[in-house]
Amino acid sequence: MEIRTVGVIGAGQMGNGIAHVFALAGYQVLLNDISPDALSKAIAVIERNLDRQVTREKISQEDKTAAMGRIDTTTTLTDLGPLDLIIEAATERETVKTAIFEDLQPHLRPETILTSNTSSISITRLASRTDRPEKFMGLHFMNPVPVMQLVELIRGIATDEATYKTMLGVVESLGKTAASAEDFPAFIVNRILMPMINEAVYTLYEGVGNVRSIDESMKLGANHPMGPLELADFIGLDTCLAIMNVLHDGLADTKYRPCPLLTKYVEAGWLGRKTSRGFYDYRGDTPVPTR
Ligand SMILES: CC(=O)CC(=O)SCCNC(=O)CCNC(=O)[C@H](O)C(C)(C)COP(=O)(O)OP(=O)(O)OC[C@H]1O[C@@H](n2cnc3c(N)ncnc32)[C@H](O)[C@@H]1OP(=O)(O)O
Ligand SMILES: NC(=O)C1=CN([C@@H]2O[C@H](COP(=O)(O)OP(=O)(O)OC[C@H]3O[C@@H](n4cnc5c(N)ncnc54)[C@H](OP(=O)(O)O)[C@@H]3O)[C@@H](O)[C@H]2O)C=CC1
Repeated sequence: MEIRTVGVIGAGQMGNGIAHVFALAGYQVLLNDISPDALSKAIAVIERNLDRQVTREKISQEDKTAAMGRIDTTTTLTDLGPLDLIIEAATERETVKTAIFEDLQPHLRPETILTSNTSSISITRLASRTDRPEKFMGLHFMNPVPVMQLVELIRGIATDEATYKTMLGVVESLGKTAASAEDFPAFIVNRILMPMINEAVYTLYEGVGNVRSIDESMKLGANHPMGPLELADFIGLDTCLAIMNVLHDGLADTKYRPCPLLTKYVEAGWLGRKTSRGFYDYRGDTPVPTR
């Protein structure tokens, strides 16, 4: 099946990045969120990130103008009904994702492919709640989407070969590289990355290091581009906690126990960069560690 039109649900940091790369690759994009505010913020972020690519001579001014012209927004989910491909990138909560697919389903064409950008939740389970498990896949982009090369492709137990091949072609058309992962909790990248981040929070919780020394150690000692706590703030602490809970519940092993300090930050509403406070406080000119 040829994909030309794409609906992106959830206009947070991942949704805006996904809309950005699809529009730049020539797809017509309709971006949906429950909040009109989130949609206008997303358009402003996309414009800023495209400008950055123009300044760095990665794309031309004409490419930018054409990409912006290919993105429309809507707060009405059912407007996405006639599109070829749906990418759900709403909050990492299974009930939210299931409700979105249930609401959208009666308005879809039979051939439309459904995907989720979930970081951790079972694709088979999400697919089983739809009328087309064979046309359902995990399409997992990395943050920041315009920069990161990898997209994980996750087949549910019922996903058919035609859907997989179509999505492989879509990933290639974006200039990105696909990696296939089996449908087990958190797939490949987050199965490995998130326990490391959780361990960094334990290292802080147990007083082995402070925020700055933990991040400096991993940047200078292991050549990571960001320290684990800085990266956790960048991903969103609510998302990190949600992924740890999926690992803990899904694999039933105490080694995935979310650190109580991570839970405390989320309970405080200190979710990282998106709320201007997490392991660092971003409200001033430079980030200040909170511990
Ligand atoms: C949770 C999940 O489910 C899965 C995940 O996504 S896990 C998270 C995965 N992501 C990571 O691990 C990111 C780790 N961090 C990094 O790789 C780097 O810090 C970074 C790429 C984010 C920034 O790199 P940096 O060197 O500090 O910044 P900077 O020099 O400004 O940017 C590097 C490049 O990215 C571009 N860039 C950075 N952010 C961008 C954005 N949001 N949009 C577009 N371009 C962006 C810059 O323009 C620059 O491009 P060029 O090299 O082509 O000139
Ligand atoms: N952050 C990351 O690094 C990565 C995240 N992901 C995954 O991508 C998804 C989105 O994450 P991210 O962008 O970081 O999260 P954000 O919190 O930045 O954005 C989520 C957006 O979805 C909106 N939303 C919530 N419910 C609905 C709904 N019913 N319909 C439409 N929009 C809705 C939220 O609105 P409101 O704020 O009003 O609730 C918010 O604007 C998650 O599944 C996450 O696990 C995947 C790769 C990397």
